[in-house]
Amino acid sequence: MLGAEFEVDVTNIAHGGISVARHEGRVVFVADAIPGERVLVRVTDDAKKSFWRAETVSVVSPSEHRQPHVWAEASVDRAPERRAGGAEFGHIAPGHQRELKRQVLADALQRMAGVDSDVRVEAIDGEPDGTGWRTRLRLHVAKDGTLGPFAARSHTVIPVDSVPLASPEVARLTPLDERFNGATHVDIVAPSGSNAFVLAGDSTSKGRPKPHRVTELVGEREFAVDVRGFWQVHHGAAQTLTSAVQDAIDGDLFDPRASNHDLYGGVGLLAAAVADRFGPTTRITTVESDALATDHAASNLVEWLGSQAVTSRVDRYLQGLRGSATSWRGATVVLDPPRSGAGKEVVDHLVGLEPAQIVYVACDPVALARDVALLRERGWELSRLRAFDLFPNTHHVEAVATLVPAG
Ligand SMILES: C[S@@+](CC[C@H](N)C(=O)[O-])C[C@H]1O[C@@H](n2cnc3c(N)ncnc32)[C@H](O)[C@@H]1O
Repeated sequence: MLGAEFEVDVTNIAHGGISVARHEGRVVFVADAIPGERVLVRVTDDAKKSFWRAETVSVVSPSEHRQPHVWAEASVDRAPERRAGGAEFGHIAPGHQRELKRQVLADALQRMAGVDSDVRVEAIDGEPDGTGWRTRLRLHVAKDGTLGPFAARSHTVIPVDSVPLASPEVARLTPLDERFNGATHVDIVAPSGSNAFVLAGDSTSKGRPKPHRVTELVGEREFAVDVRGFWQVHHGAAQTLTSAVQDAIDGDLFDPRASNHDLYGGVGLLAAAVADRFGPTTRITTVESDALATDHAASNLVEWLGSQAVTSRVDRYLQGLRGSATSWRGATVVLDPPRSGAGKEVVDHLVGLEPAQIVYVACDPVALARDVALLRERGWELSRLRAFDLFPNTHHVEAVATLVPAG
């Protein structure tokens, strides 16, 4: 059926920004559509018996929420293989993008963790059309040395004239007219507290590139971070998550002298949020696998005498505490894992340490739901949940959840 074309009615949204339809009883995952539409699709993957994947070739009857794509080069008017990737919700009105993200999050929590939630996805400060927010942008290099994004679901570099999701400074510096022969990708990074950089990368070169420290500002506070290291991409994200994590902590359960932790701590953004709320005597330890990020965390947190920054994988760190007399009773744990989530081993160790509360910052709704399910099976419950649109015009959504022992 590869390449076959037919019309379908799109009924739902699925994780990953793909819509769901049915054709002769079989589930078809459709890109670039909106639930409620009738679209003409072309099958791109028929390898599985239970479902196919397809692309929208044209829209037969559009949703009231369809808008001209914010990035002309990603529009459904182009042939599917010529559409720029990375803005897969750009054809949907911003308020409805957030509604679809809400549905994916609420559905994952209901289905996987048995939790009903009335969560909504909150817009954050920025352009109303969801453009102009990326302070970090990676483009890829084609065989002829030109730059562009990959097409959706492929490694074909698409030449573009604009990068509308980029912040104005990143967009101004993006060298779309230059050639980068020999490089595989180019990163454009515009930190809020230091000069911007254009960094050509070559995945074949050996070893780590030389470290280079830049400064990010969150309110009055400065954070040192490596130019290639992890930092939230939306210009308003670090402040949004700082406030959200501060609000998510139940103050009655917080003990500044307990063994508080910021796991997957990066350069200490969320440890600083905790310490800023609870004051100079707060004890808090960040745990992060990247040694350079840990060095930056140590300097970013230097004013809090009770802070420590440890380089370790979180699973190994928690494993190392097993059998020791260490207690996390009364502790607050901030958990901000990568997209894959924390997983069973980390959840088991954490629960065994008996902290007072966990504030879980999640960039993947399904991984969050999986971990919430594990915690619920072990006697914990979800007590608060907020979600934020930190990635407008994409399918991504960030959630901040508080979990406490039940009863
Ligand atoms: C989503 S980021 C969060 C960073 C930080 N909380 C922030 O908001 O800036 C996840 C961090 O976890 C780190 N990481 C990934 N896997 C890890 C692991 N198994 N153990 C410890 N850190 C890990 C990454 O290097 C990254 O800094």
